[in-house]
Amino acid sequence: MAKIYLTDTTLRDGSHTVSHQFSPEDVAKVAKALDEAGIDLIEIGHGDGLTGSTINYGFSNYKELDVIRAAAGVVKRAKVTVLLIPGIGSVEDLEEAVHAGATAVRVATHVTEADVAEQHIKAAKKMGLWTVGFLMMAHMADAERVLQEAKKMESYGADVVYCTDSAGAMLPADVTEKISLLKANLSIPIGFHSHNNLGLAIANSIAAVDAGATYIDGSLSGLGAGAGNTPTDTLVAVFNRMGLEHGADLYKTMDASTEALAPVLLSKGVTAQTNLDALICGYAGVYSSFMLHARRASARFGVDLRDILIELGRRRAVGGQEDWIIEVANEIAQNKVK
Ligand SMILES: CC[C@H](O)CC(=O)C(=O)O
Ligand SMILES: [Mn+2]
Repeated sequence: MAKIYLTDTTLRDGSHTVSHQFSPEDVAKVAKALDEAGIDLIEIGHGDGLTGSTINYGFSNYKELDVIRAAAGVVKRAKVTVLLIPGIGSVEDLEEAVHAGATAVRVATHVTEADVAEQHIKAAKKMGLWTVGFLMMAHMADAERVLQEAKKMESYGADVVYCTDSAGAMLPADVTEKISLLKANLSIPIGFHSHNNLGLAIANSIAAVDAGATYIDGSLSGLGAGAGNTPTDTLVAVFNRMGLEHGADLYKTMDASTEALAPVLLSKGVTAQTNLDALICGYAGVYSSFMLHARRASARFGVDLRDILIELGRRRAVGGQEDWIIEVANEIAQNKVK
C-alpha cells in the first residue's frame, strides 16, 4: 500500500467547537506538538477559512495573520496550511497568509462548484504553495459528478483533490464508490476528510484508503464541527494496526491531544461535544458547521435543535446559508413548518 499523508485540522475545523477562539498561544502550543508528532499538514485558522471572521460565520477575537505567524514560528517540518473558500477569502488574503508563513492551501468549494476555484488554485500554484482542491458536501453529488468536478481542480493545477464528507452523511460503500472512481481517472493523489456524525469517520477513512486515497484528515480527539472529525490519535493507532506507512508517531500524537490540546480546551470551558445532537447532522445530511448556529437558534427561539437540523436538511441548505438557520428556527417557533 502507498504511504499515507496525514492532515490534522484540530486548529481549523476544531475552531468551530470553540467559536473560532484559538489564540496565537493556543495555536503555537498545539501546532508544535502536532509537528513533533510527525503530522504532514497542520491546518489552522478560522473554521470557515481565511477571512471567515465575519458576522455570518462568527467573529474571532484574534487576527488570522497572528495565528498563522504563531504556527509558522514553531512548525519545523509540517506544511502550515490554510483553508480558502473562494468568495469568503480572496487571492489577496492568501498572499497575506503566505507572507505570514503559510506553505499550503486547501481551496474549498461546494462539490458541484469547482469552477469557482480556478483562479484561486492557479494563483496558489504561482505562489509556490502545496495546493489542495477540497470538494465539500460530497454526499450531495453522485460519483460521476464528483469526478467531473475533481477533474476540473486537477486541470487548474491542484496537487491533491479531496472528497469531503462535510455532513458526516456518507456510508463506507459511498466512500468506496467515489474514491475508486477518482483513483481510476485522476493522475493526482486523492484525499478524504470525514465527519463522525454517524459514527463512521474511522470506517470511512479505512474505506477511502482501501479505495486508493493517500491523504487522510483527522483532528486531535476528533475535535471538529458537528460530531467532530476522524480522531487523528485513533486514526494513527488504526493505521498502525493495518500496517500502513505514514509519518506519525502514535504516542506523540496521543500526547498532542492530552498534553497540548486538552489544557487549551479546558481553559475555554470545553470538555466534550454532544455527539447525539451531531448525529442528526449526519442523519439529515446537514453541514456540520451549522451545529453551533443551530444550537444558538434553538436556545433563542425555544425550539428543538433536532427539528431545526432536520428541516435544514429537507431544504438542502449548504454552507453560506447560515442566516437561514435563524429563519428556520423562527418558522418552527411560529408553527409555520409542518
Ligand atoms: C465551512 C468550511 C468547512 O468547515 C470545511 C470543512 O471542513 C468541511 O466542509 O467539512
Ligand atoms: Mn470539515
